[in-house]
Amino acid sequence: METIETDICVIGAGSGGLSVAAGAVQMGAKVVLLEGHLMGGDCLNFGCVPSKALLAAGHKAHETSEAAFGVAGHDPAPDYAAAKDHVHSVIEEIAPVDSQERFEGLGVTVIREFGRFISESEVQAGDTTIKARRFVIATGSRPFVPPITGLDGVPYHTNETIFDLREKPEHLIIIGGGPIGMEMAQAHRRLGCQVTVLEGDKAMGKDDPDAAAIVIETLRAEGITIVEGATASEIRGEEGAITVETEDGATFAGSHLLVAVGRAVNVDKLDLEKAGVEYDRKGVKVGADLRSTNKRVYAVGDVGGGMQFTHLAGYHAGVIIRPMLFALPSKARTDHIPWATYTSPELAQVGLTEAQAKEKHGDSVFIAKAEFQDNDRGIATGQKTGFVKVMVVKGKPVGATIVGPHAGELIGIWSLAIANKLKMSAVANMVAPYPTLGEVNKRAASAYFTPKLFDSALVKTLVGFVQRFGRP
Ligand SMILES: Cc1cc2nc3c(=O)[nH]c(=O)nc-3n(C[C@H](O)[C@H](O)[C@H](O)COP(=O)(O)OP(=O)(O)OC[C@H]3O[C@@H](n4cnc5c(N)ncnc54)[C@H](O)[C@@H]3O)c2cc1C
Ligand SMILES: NC(=O)c1ccc[n+]([C@@H]2O[C@H](COP(=O)([O-])OP(=O)(O)OC[C@H]3O[C@@H](n4cnc5c(N)ncnc54)[C@H](O)[C@@H]3O)[C@@H](O)[C@H]2O)c1
Repeated sequence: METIETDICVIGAGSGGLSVAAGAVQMGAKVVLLEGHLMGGDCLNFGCVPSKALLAAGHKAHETSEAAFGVAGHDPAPDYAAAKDHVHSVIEEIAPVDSQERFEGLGVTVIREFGRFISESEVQAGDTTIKARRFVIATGSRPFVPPITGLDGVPYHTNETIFDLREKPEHLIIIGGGPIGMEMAQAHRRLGCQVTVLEGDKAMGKDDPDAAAIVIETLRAEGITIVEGATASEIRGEEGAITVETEDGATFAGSHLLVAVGRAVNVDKLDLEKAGVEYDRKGVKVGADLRSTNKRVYAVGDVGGGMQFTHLAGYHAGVIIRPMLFALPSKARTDHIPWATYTSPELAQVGLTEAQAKEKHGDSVFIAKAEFQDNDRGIATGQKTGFVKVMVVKGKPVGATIVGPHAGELIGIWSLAIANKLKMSAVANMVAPYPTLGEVNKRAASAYFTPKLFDSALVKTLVGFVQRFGRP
């Protein structure tokens, strides 16, 4: 038995925990980092990185197959196992950044064990007891496996196993039409699989419905069957022959099954009661300062009970470094946190959706919109589907939705504007190079001013006055 005394003990070496550990140690704190499974957590091993790598293979196959601009399309003959090789090579290339060696090189004490609280100020990890001034719970989440009749008797995949599957599914049934379900549906379809998505409610239900409709329509046009209002209630079958029955009695047959119905937070191994840390099904209960009911214990990332994104976990790390290292107050915001779903077209959101903005601000919301079909770069490259929609209150953006090419990149400007409380004029004043997709953002900003400039009697009177009486 060994006891280590440290300034900060971080539990979990995923996106959030690694960011806290790297930041704190490089600013002079003594840091112990615990990881019971894989360094890099979900994002690197089973989440963002493999899913985007698999989507890249799917997108490549799709582009190759499409005839366009006088260039013939070809059968891309996608090799599913080779696409998985690509996935694993991407993970391997990024892994050193999250590795034990790198963190030890920075001066972090890394212990490869699951941690659990044994008191309000001590955690046990294997044979080591860690006494710390501060603890950071960054234990993330895992796939939620619902209690659907028969599920435990059939072979099924989650995001933790699908990236290791090497035989191409003939027909992949996906339960859940959220971001995981939709990204995996398109990746698999474009790699030559039949795909059926069963969604109990609305597919991409957390997103703006107009934007989601464009993604859903595109995926359907590619041959993916998306059934909404289809709650899976019973599953039968065996390897290679799975049948899913939905609540209304309809049945869907496929060769493989992917369950993507949301996440369960990783709190069970932590013995949080011993630390006086309250939690519920959604995660550790924290205030805006990300502190739990035990003031020396913070929670960041997925386990914190809010949105679940890698960049949010990284942002949380920055928020708690201030009070932990410099005793400065700090609060987490959510209004400027963007997210993107990397289907083609991509769908990105920051701040309030149109419906949320109208509910919160009523008639004072102005919706400024621009379409990719009016964007010259979009026309030249055949990327004309989609739009930017900006929710504006008193001259400032409170939310933006983008569906279309590179939406995940294009949303950044609205995140910047909301984060810094910039006015629409800040975006309208920007000069974007011509012809870029990014001009669509400026056009949306201009759309806010257009009625004020072109439909205003006052402006017309003023211009008329200057023309008549102003200096030549
Ligand atoms: C398929 C998929 C695709 C995704 N795509 C994106 C995307 O494109 N963009 C995006 O922003 N987000 C994406 N996400 C979400 C993103 O992966 C998570 O939000 C992010 O990984 C959360 O980081 P975290 O640090 O909170 O937790 P994690 O990354 O899950 O890390 C938690 C770590 O804690 C460890 N741990 C758990 N309990 C203990 C314990 N008691 N002791 C020690 N260690 C412990 C775990 O082993 C794990 O390594 C995706 C998720 C999935 C599943
Ligand atoms: N691009 C990204 O940033 C990205 C990609 C993937 C995942 N993620 C993160 O991972 C989280 C989890 O993603 P997810 O897609 O698993 O969850 P989700 O909660 O977003 O979507 C799950 C869907 O499954 C449906 N569902 C639940 N039970 C069902 C049943 N029995 N039958 C049919 N449908 C059912 C729900 O109605 C819901 O629409 C996301 O919320 C996000 O935070 C992010």
